[in-house]
Amino acid sequence: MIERKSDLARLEALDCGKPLDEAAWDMDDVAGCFEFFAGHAEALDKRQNAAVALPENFKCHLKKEPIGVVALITPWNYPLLMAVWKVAPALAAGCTAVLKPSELASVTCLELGDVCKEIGLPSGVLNIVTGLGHEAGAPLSSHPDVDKVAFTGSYATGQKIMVAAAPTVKPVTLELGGKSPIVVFDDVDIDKAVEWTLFGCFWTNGQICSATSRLLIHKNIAKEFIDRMVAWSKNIKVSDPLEEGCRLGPVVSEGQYEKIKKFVANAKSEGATILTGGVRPKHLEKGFFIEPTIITDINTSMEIWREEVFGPVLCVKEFSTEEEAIELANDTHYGLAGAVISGDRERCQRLAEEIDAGCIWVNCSQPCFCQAPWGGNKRSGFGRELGEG
Ligand SMILES: NC(=O)c1ccc[n+]([C@@H]2O[C@H](COP(=O)([O-])OP(=O)(O)OC[C@H]3O[C@@H](n4cnc5c(N)ncnc54)[C@H](O)[C@@H]3O)[C@@H](O)[C@H]2O)c1
Ligand SMILES: C[N+](C)(C)CC=O
Repeated sequence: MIERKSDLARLEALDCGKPLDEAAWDMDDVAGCFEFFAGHAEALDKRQNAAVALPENFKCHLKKEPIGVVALITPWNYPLLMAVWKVAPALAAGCTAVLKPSELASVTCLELGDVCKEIGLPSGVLNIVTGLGHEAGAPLSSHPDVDKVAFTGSYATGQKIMVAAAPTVKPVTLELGGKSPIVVFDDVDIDKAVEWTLFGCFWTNGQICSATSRLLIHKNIAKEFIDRMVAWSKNIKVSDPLEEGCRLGPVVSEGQYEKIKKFVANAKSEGATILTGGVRPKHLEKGFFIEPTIITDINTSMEIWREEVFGPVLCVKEFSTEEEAIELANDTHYGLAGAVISGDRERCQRLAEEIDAGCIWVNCSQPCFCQAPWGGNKRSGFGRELGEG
């Protein structure tokens, strides 16, 4: 039997507080990420030439070497953080890098280039190439002088990158999309669980790879839970992000706006019920704004259950038993993340083992730290970023 060896991160919120309470975690901790990998560069130096234990009369030395020139291709969501997750470890390992940020959000990455220049990073060590995917990303993926491609983005582009890298047998790591489940049992504080559920799906408008966008709710509390979610969602302030109290701004582009609306329309035409949202808020005539959306009456063959929306859209299904919850949670080609909310720690442990995903949150959804590995299973990609290993 061949065992799959991939790091699984299991992250537990110890007091299950509120997601937006004074953040003890900071998803945009760019400086912390550089600091973390600077520490790793030292650790790497110490491991160089470490001796490996062998039978008497033999000696083996391990030499860690930088792979060479790495192409780092990144998406528009979290544009600076996703770049830093790649740039910092690449430089710490002694590689030179070509960063290709998304054409929709390149400016912060160019600023990063300026900062690196300012602090004296030698010229040519970090190179930043902006442009469209097929014009700037594709040539990097196939270029014979690029030794590795580290990519974060959609499943469709990930496939193209693997194909482009194949002729030169270039290693690739792929951080792709997801359709992650959040499983809520009937032994929870309903208000806290509702808040984590809405946060896990609607935070930054659902434009997060790991958004827990499929809610599996125990049937004993389903009605009350859904009613509270709908009431809460109607109160989420959607506005210009510069306005005081804004919780949801616009989605990134017209293309993304139209795509989300089409997902909602298709769900409706396939027989699902749009309980709330899915439309432009009445008070916002311009801009790519969408009300937070909750959809029920879903069956597992529907597009809305299977495909990543990358917008503020939550699908809801009920379950009766733990086995059924696990089966529904794993009913996806993706395997990036998952969450379980329950007062029973042993049950949480069982679900963390059984859900096939790179990261499982217990009694929370979305916190993410440099110290823990990050990456997906199945069509969410392969390879891990971050982590101590
Ligand atoms: N797993 C993760 O950690 C993670 C993190 C953030 C985003 N994502 C995923 O990213 C996607 C959203 O980002 P996006 O819309 O920018 O993704 P995308 O795949 O459209 O683009 C990502 C990057 O690839 C480039 N690109 C496009 N075509 C290319 C090609 N043929 N060859 C090389 N490069 C090409 C783009 O220019 C961009 O820089 C979602 O699917 C989301 O789940 C995953
Ligand atoms: C990787 N993460 C969770 C920070 C952002 C994903 O889109």
